[in-house]
Amino acid sequence: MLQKSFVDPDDTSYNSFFSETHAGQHVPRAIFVDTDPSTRNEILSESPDLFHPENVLGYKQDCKNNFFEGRFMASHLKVKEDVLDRVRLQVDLCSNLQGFFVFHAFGGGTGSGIGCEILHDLHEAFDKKVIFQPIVFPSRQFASSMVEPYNCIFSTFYTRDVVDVTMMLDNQAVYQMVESKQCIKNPDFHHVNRLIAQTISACTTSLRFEAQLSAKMTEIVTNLVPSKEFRYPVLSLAPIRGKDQENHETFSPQEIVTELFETSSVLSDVSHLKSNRYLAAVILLRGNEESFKEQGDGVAGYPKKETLPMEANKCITALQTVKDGTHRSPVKFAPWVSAGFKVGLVAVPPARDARAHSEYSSSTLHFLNFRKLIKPNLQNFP
Ligand SMILES: Nc1nc2c(ncn2[C@@H]2O[C@H](COP(=O)(O)OP(=O)(O)OP(=O)(O)O)[C@@H](O)[C@H]2O)c(=O)[nH]1
Repeated sequence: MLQKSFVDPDDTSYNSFFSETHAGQHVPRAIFVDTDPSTRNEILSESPDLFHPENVLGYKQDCKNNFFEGRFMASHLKVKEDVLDRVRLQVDLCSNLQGFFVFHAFGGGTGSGIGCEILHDLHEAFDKKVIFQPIVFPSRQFASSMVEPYNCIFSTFYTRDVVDVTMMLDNQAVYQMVESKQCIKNPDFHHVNRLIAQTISACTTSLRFEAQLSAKMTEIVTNLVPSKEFRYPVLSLAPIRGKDQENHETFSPQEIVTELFETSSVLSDVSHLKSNRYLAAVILLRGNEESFKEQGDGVAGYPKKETLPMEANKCITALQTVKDGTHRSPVKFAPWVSAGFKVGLVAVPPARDARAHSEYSSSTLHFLNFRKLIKPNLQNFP
């Protein structure tokens, strides 16, 4: 439970994702939905005081891994109405709503079918707001059922006009990152979800903290999505290191940016990355460990605002080096892409979690428009 006593009065970063009650408790502006009743019970038993119980919706049975069963259930069980009611209540508590993050998996029936119906309603009700859609795409090795690719194709098609940015994630790539970079044997969803959460949270740093270079949701869309057809970026995260390695390495913006463009840093299974051309990239950097240690006497252990750990120019130089291939083979961009990349800078390092097996000295995220992956599938539809 986030009580008022834990929150610094000068720190307003919580307000973006938490609403404060009269009792001083901070309640997440989040709504969970699963047709399987066990998920609701699990969330409420693990975090009994954190989430509003009515924002965690559960029903009688799952959607049998079937996209069309999910769509049917969305109307039959009135899931759409329930979710929209809760969303409207949350929106009323917001003072400056920018948009929505809709997390779902495309492999199962609930995530694909019900997720798709909810997205259509959200788009209709809040058509001026940005919708970011982080998706767990099915992966070859970790699929839980044979029909996952079909559900994925259907939901990709049915959500193509209602979402602003679809962030592609896949469990296979993230498992491999956890195993190879964090040196954790037999990782589970807990480890995978931590990396995914870290990546997605980088998109919202400008909303939560005072940014040196701002990259708000609308700015990310403007710089990344030339048309709705090209709104499927892949995400990458760097540097990721195991607990044993982290004290032996330091990272400059140059090294972080270079690592971001390596296939092993991408949270999707993209084996042909080198043969593709990038259409756009957004790079979001957060504060580094050095300034955190030396000058970190600011609010709640964060560095003072005036001691900036990052320099925008270094990032731009790093990007140019990556493009020119000064040290290695160049990363190929479309010919019309010049140096005009969107860069977001926030001088607040990621929070450290005592439970985590690995910690990061800084976290970065970028998007690459990766057209070959999705476009052929969409062309199969009329
Ligand atoms: N990264 C990640 N992937 C998950 C998690 N839980 C499930 N998945 C993946 O999401 C996909 C669908 O998962 P399910 O939860 O079985 O499906 P559902 O959306 O609930 O649909 P139904 O079971 O048909 O109601 C599968 O590919 C899973 O591997 C999780 O906690 N993290």
